[in-house]
Amino acid sequence: MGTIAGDELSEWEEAQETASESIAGEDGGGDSGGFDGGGKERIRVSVRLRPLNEEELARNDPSDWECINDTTIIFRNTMSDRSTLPPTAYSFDRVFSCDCGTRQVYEEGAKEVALSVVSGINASIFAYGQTSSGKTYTMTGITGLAATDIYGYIERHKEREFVLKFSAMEIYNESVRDLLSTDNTPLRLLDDPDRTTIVEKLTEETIRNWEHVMELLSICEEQRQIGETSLNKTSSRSHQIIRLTIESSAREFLGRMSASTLAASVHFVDLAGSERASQAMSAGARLKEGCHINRSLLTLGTVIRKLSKGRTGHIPYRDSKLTRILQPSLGGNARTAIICTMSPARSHIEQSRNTLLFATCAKEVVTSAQVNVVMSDKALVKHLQRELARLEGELRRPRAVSMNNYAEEMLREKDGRIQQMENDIREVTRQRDLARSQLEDLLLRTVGDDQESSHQEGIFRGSTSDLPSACGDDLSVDNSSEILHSGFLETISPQDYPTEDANYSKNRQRSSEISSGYYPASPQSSAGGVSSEGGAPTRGGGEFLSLDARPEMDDLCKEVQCIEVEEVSTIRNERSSGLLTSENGHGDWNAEGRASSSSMSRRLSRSRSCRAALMASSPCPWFPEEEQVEYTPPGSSFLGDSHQRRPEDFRRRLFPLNYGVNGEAPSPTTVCSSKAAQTPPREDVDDGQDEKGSGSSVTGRSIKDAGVDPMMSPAGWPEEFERRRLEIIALWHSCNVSLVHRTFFFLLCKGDPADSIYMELELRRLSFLKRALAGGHASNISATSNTRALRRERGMLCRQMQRKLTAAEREGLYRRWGIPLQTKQRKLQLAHLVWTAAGSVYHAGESAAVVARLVGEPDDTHKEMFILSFPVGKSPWQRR
Ligand SMILES: Nc1ncnc2c1ncn2[C@@H]1O[C@H](COP(=O)(O)OP(=O)(O)OP(=O)(O)O)[C@@H](O)[C@H]1O
Repeated sequence: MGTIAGDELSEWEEAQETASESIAGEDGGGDSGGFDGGGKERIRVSVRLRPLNEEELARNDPSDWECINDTTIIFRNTMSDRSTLPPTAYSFDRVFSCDCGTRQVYEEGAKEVALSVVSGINASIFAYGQTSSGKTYTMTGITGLAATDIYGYIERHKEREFVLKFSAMEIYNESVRDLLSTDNTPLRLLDDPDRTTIVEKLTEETIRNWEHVMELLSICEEQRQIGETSLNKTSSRSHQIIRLTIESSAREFLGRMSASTLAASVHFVDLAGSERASQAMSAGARLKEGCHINRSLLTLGTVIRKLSKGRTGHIPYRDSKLTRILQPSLGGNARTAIICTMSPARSHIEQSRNTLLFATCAKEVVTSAQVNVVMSDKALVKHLQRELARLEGELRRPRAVSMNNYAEEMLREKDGRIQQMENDIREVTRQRDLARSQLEDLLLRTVGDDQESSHQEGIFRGSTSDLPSACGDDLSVDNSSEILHSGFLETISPQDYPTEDANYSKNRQRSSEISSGYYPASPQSSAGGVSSEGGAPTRGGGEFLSLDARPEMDDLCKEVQCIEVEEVSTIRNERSSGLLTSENGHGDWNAEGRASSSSMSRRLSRSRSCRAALMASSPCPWFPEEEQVEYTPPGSSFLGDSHQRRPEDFRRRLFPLNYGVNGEAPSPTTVCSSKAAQTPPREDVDDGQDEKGSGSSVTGRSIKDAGVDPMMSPAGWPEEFERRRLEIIALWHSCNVSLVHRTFFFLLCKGDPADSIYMELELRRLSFLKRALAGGHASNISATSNTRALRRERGMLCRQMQRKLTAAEREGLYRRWGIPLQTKQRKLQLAHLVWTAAGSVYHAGESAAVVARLVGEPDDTHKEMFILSFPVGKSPWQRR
C-alpha cells in the first residue's frame, strides 16, 4: 500500500472519486465522519470518565471530576482545605461522563475517525490512561462497534468488493508478539521505503465475516499478557494493537487495468497503564513490566509533546517499539482519535491530571491523512513498465547528450584541423610560388642583364636577322668585341662546356663576359668569335649565345631591358647619336656602330611594351600587379668582386652564369684581372663624347650596375658605407619606404664590403623611385598612397607592441623615446616616432631595434629579398 502522485494519480482519480462518492452519497458523510478525503487535522481527543468502581466506593474515595458539558471536564476540589480554590477545567473534543456508555463514546468520539478506513484513509483509535481506568473496557467496545459498522458499511456497498485483514500484536516488555500466533517469539520490526514500520512475520488473517472478527478479537484478548496489580486484578500488562486493513475496489472496474483499490488500516490501540510503578505498587515481574511500559509511554508522551509544538526538531519515534509502530498514526498519514480514560476517584488525582495533560498535548497534534490508493497487479505492472522506460530514458538521455556533445566536439576539432591544414597548404603553396617567382625573377634579371649585354653586344656584332622578330626592331651590329678572348674568357675553354647543356654553358660564358665588365668591340675579335651573319657561336673565339638561338631568353630579358633603357635612355641616345647610326629605317647599324635616334626610339618603344607583357605574365608577389608594371625599379647585374663573399650556395643560385663548369666560383683575381675591371667607372653623364664607342659606355655602366667601384679602395669603404647609408636613409624617408624594409636593410647591411652591392642596388632603386614620384609618370603610385601604407604599417607596429611587449618593456621604450608615461596612446606615439628622422643614423638604429623587436629579426633570406624586389608602401611582413 502506498500513495501515488502525478500522472499515475490521474489514472485512479475517477475510480477513487467514484468510491468516495459512493461512500459519502449513501451515508451522507457520516460514515467517514465528514472527513473531506484528506488533509491536516488535529487528533481528536476525548476523555472518558468511568464510574467509581466497587473498591473506590468501598473506601469512600470521592469523585472530584465533573463533566460540565460535552467538551469540558472540571476538577472540583471537595477537600475542605481547598474548597476556596477555583475548579480546574479541561476542554477536549468530547468528554464523556461516567454515565456515558461505550457506544456513545464510540459514536461521538471514535466512529468518525475509525470509519475513515473504508474511504482508504488510515485511522487510529487510542485508549490512554492509568491502569484500571477503563482503557480495555472502552477499546474492546469501540473495536467491536467499529468492526460492526465496517461490516454494516460493507453490506450496504455491494458495488464494491472489500477485503478485510486482521492482525494483532502486543508490545510486552519492548517485545512485539503476534497475538494470533501461539509462538511467543518476538517479532522484528523492519523499515520499509515508505518510512513505515513493518512487523515481520506478523499474522494477517483475511476476515470472512463479522463473526470472524469477533472470534479473532477474542483470541487476542486471550493471548494478551495480563497480570494482577494492586489496582487491577486483570491488568493488561502490554500495549495491544489490533489492525484492521480494508481494501476495496469498485466491482465494475474489477479485472480492468483501471480498477481502483482503496486500502487503509485502522489501528485499535489499547495502551498499558500509564501509572508509575510505585503507584501501582508493583514488584518483581510487575515492576519490570512497569519499567518497559513506562518507557514506551514516556516516549509516546515525548512524541506527542513534540508533535504538539509543531514538527520542528527530531521526533523520537524510534525510541520505543510502540511509537515506532504507531508513527503513521502520530502525526503521519492517519486520522487519529485518542480516548483518555480516567478514574474519577480522588485517590487517582495525580494520574488523572497526568492523563489530562497528555490529552491536552495530544489535541494539538496535527496529522495529515490522505486517501491511499493502491494499484492492481496489472496496473502496477503497467506502471512499473512505464516507470522503467522513463528511468531508462533518463539514463540514456544524459549519455546520448554526452555522446552528441562528444561527437560534435570531435567534429569541431577535426574541422579545425582541416582548416588549419588548408591554411598551412595555402601558406606553403604561397611560399612555394613566392620562392619560385623569386627564383624566376632572379634568373630573369640575371639572364636579362646577360641578354641586355648580349643584345647590346648584338648591336655591335649582330645583324638584323639576329634579333627576334617579335621585338620589332632589327638591330644589327657589326662591331665585335675587341678583346673577345681577354680576361675570363681565356680561362675557360669551350671544350669544358657540357654538351648536354649548351645554353647553360653559353649563358655561363656570357655571364663571364658580363662579369668581366667588358663588352667586345674589336672587329678582330668579333671575326674570330662570332659570325657576322648571325652571331653564331664559333669554337675558335669562344661561344657566344646567339639571340635567335634563345628566344625565350629574349623574352625574359625584356623587363631588364626596358628598365635599363628607361634609366639610361637619354644618355644612350646621346651616346648612340655619336657612335651608332642607322643605315635604314629598320634600325640597321652601320659599320661604325652608329645608330640613328629613330632606331633608339623604336628600341625604347619595344622595351616598354615587352616589359608590360612580361610583368603581366609574371607578377612579382611583393607588389600589386599594377604597381609592378610601373614601379619595378631598375634591375641590376649583381656582379662584381663584392658578392664573392656571400654564401656559396646563394651565389650559386643567384649567379649561375658566373660559375665554372664544375661550379667553382671565378676567383677575384680573375675578375680583377679583366681589362674591364680596371676601367675607371664612368658617370652616367650625357656628355655625348664617348668616342670609344658605346661599348665603353656600356662597360662603364655595367661596372656600376655590378656595384663594383674599382677606384674605391677597401680602406675607403667604411666612409663610403656611412655616406651611402645616410643617403639611403634620406631616400627611404623621401619615398616613404616600408619601415620593415628599412629595418631589415639597416640591420643586415652593417658595413661589410659585401654589402656594397646591396647598397648600390638600394640607392639605384630609391633614386628611381624618387624620380618616378617627383616626375609624376608613375601613375599608379603616389606619395599619398605611400603615406597611407606607411600609416597602416605604423598601426601594425602599434598593435604588435601590445602583443609582443610586456608592460615593463613598453614603459622602457616610452622612457627611451621620451614619451611621457602619463600621456595617452603612447604606443601610437612610439609607432609614429620610429623612422622619422631622415638624417640620423642613430635614430635609424634605434628605430630598427624597435621594429625588429616587434616583427622579428631579419636573416639572410631577407637580404636576398632586397635583390629580388623592392617593397614600396607595403612590406613583406604585411603581405603575409
Ligand atoms: N465505563 C465503565 N463502566 C463500568 N465499568 C468499567 C468502566 N470502565 C472500566 N470499568 C471496569 O473497570 C475495570 C478495569 O477496567 P479495565 O481493565 O478496562 O482498565 P484498564 O485501564 O484496561 O486497566 P489496565 O491498564 O490495568 O489493563 C474493569 O473491571 C471494567 O469492567
